[in-house]
This record gives sequence, C-alpha cells and structure tokens, in this order.
Amino acid sequence: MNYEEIDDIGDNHIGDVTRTPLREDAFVLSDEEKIEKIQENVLEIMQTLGLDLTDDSLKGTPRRVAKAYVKELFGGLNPQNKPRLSTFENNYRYNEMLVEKNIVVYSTCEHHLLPIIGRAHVAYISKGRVVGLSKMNRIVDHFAKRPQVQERLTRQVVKALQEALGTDDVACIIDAKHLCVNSRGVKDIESSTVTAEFGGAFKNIDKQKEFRDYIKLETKF
Ligand SMILES: Nc1nc2c(ncn2[C@@H]2O[C@H](COP(=O)(O)OP(=O)(O)OP(=O)(O)O)[C@@H](O)[C@H]2O)c(=O)[nH]1
Ligand SMILES: [Zn+2]
Repeated sequence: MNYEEIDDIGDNHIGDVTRTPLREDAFVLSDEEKIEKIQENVLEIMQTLGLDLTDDSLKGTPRRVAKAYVKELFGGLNPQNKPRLSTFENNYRYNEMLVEKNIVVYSTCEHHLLPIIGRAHVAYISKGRVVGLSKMNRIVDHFAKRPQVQERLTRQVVKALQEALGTDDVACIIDAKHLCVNSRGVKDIESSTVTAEFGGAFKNIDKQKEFRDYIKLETKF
C-alpha cells in the first residue's frame, strides 16, 4: 500500500487540517515488522532505565508494549483497521436528532504518550441515510486509537460521519481526562477537557441545547 492509496481510503487526506501527521513511509513496514522494531526500541528504553531484562516478569515487556502499541493503542493509524460505516435508507422517515451518548473513549495523548480516558457524545440529523448505531462507537474508537490531541479527535469523528452520511449535520462533544495533566505535571486529578464540533444544523444554538439536554438525560434501565 503506498501513500496515495492510503489517502484514497479517505480518513487522512493530505492538506486536510484534521489529518493525523504521518510520515511518507508510514506503511512501508508491516504490523509484524513494526512490532519487531518497537520491541527493540522498548528494550533499549528499559535497559537505559537500568532494568534487568533477564528478570522473569520484565523479559516479555518489550514485546508486550510493542504489540499493545501497534495492534491496540495505535491500531487506528492503520487505515485497513478503519471500520466500514455501512449506511441505510432512512425508510422510517425519522427526521429528528439521533444521539449516541456516553461512548467510552480510550486514547493516547500525542505529547506524552499517556492515556486519555473519557466519554464521547455523537449526534446527527439524517439527510436520507442512517448509520448503524454501533458504527458511531466504532468510529470514535478508531480515531481514538492514535496518538491524539482531543481537538483533532473530535473533528475527525465528525468529519468521518459527515462523509459517510452525506450531511454536514453532525456533532460531537468529548469530555475526557488526560493523565498527562492528572498524574504528572500539574497533577490535577479533578480537571477534565471538553471539546465540541458542531457541523451544519448544529451551528444553531437551539440544536446545540437539544443535543446537550439529551446528553444530560439520566438513563435508568
Ligand atoms: N490542546 C491540547 N493540549 C494537550 C492535549 N493533551 C495534552 N496537552 C497539553 O500539551 C502540552 C504540552 O506542553 P509542553 O510544555 O511541551 O509539555 P510539558 O512540559 O510536559 O507540560 P506540562 O504538562 O505543563 O508539564 C501540555 O500543556 C499538555 O497539557 C490535547 O489533547 N490538546
Ligand atoms: Zn499529554
């Protein structure tokens, strides 16, 4: 897969301000080759820290970290892992807002490579197509599994759904804790970060209020 083919897949267009910065040779190595290489790098970090890599508990760590990076935490860098956003005709003529709320966000801050943990709330108003509910969770998860800043994550989610649904009327609010703020640096365990992207009809303040009211609704099942 070359760089142009990646761009064709459509979640990382060159020139798009929301794109994840990737090197031109980002996909030269296979996932398995990346794991091998990262494993060596992690081993070196651990040795530099003075850890004894012959210890039974530590000896598998470089490979575990490498696998976790390539296959899990940063699996969203590989465009082949992008979920297919199957859409359907809006046959039931549901023309109100649909909100998928409290989607769990596990991401990684690109400045410190520390976790970002939070919730995403996604809303759209159909212009003829509807998307499977789970696909909203999947698309959040896909973009979360990259080194991220929360602003970009929020915008990437909205953009991917706008493209799939063929409408600008998509919004996303994310409320998340950054462990780089909570557990190191300023060590503020209470603060969290809220970001929002309001496309199309969601630029209207009443639509934003309606979206926020749904998010606030207490769910009792
Ligand atoms: N805008 C934005 N900033 C972020 C995000 N995640 C982490 N950061 C911030 O990125 C900044 C990096 O700043 P630097 O001064 O280079 O790093 P640092 O010395 O480790 O900063 P401190 O955390 O203040 O100790 C920090 O202020 C982080 O809080 C994010 O998603 N969006
Ligand atoms: Zn950070």
